[in-house]
Amino acid sequence: MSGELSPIDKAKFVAAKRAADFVEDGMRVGLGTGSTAAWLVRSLGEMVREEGLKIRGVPTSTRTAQLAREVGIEVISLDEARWLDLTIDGADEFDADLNLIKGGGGALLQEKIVATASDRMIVIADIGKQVETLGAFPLPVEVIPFGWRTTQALIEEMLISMDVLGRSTTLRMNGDRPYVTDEGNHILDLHLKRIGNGRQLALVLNQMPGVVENGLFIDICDMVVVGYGDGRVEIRDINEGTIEHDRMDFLESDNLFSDLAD
Ligand SMILES: O=C(CO)[C@H](O)[C@H](O)COP(=O)(O)O
Repeated sequence: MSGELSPIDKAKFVAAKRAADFVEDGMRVGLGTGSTAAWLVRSLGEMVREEGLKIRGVPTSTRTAQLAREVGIEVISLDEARWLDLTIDGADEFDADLNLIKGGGGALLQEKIVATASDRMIVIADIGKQVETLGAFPLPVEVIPFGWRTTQALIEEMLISMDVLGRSTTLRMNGDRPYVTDEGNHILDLHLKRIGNGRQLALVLNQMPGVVENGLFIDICDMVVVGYGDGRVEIRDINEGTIEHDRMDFLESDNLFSDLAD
C-alpha cells in the first residue's frame, strides 16, 4: 500500500502530517499551495472530521480553497481573518537560514501576503528542497501582463548590473499560452543558478515597474519540517536549530495515507 507511493510523496506526507500537530483548536490557519501543502490540507480535514478540530483556513490559491472545502475545512478570506495564528506551506528551496524560494506552483503572491500576515510560518518540505545557496530552482517573479516583455528586459539588465551568475528569464507557459495567476498576472522564471544576496535581489526586483512580487521569502519562515523518503521527520527552528530528529511513526499507522495510497 504505502510502498506504492514514491519516496518523495512519503517525505512530503510525513512532513505535512507532523506539521499538522502544530495546529490547535480555534486557530486561523493559512493554507499553502502545492502537492506538499495538499497533504497538509487533507490531514487537517481529517482532524476536523474525525477529531472535531475547529479551525478557519485562509487558502493561498483557488486550488487550495477548493480542496479545503472538499475536506471539510471552514474557509474564510484574509480580509475576514485579518491576522493569522499560523501558516503552513511548501517551498521549492530552503537554506540554512530558512530563507526560501517559492512560487513553483504559481501562487507566490497570495502565499507571501498570507505568510506575512501570520504570527508564525511553518514550511513543510522533502529533504530534496534543502540547498546550501538559493537559486538552482528558477526564481518566480509575478509581473503584470501589460508590457511584460519590457519588464523582462528591465529585469535582465538589472541582473547584468548586479553581476548575477545566470541571467536568462523565461515566461512561464500553460500549454501554448502564458500562465495566468489567480490575480490575472504572468510569471517570469529567472534562471539564476546561485543567488548571492537574496535580500538585496528581492528588494531590487520589487522596485521595478511591472513587478508585482518575487518568490524570495526572506526572514518570513520560522520553522521547516523536513520529511525523508523513509518516513523520518526533522524539525529545524529559526531560533533553536534542529529541535526534533528522526521521528517516524506517521506512515504505517496512518489511515489517510493508506487510503490515498490504495
Ligand atoms: O510555492 C509553491 C506554490 O506556489 C509551492 O509551495 C512550491 O512550489 C512547492 O510545491 P510542492 O509542494 O508541490 O513541491
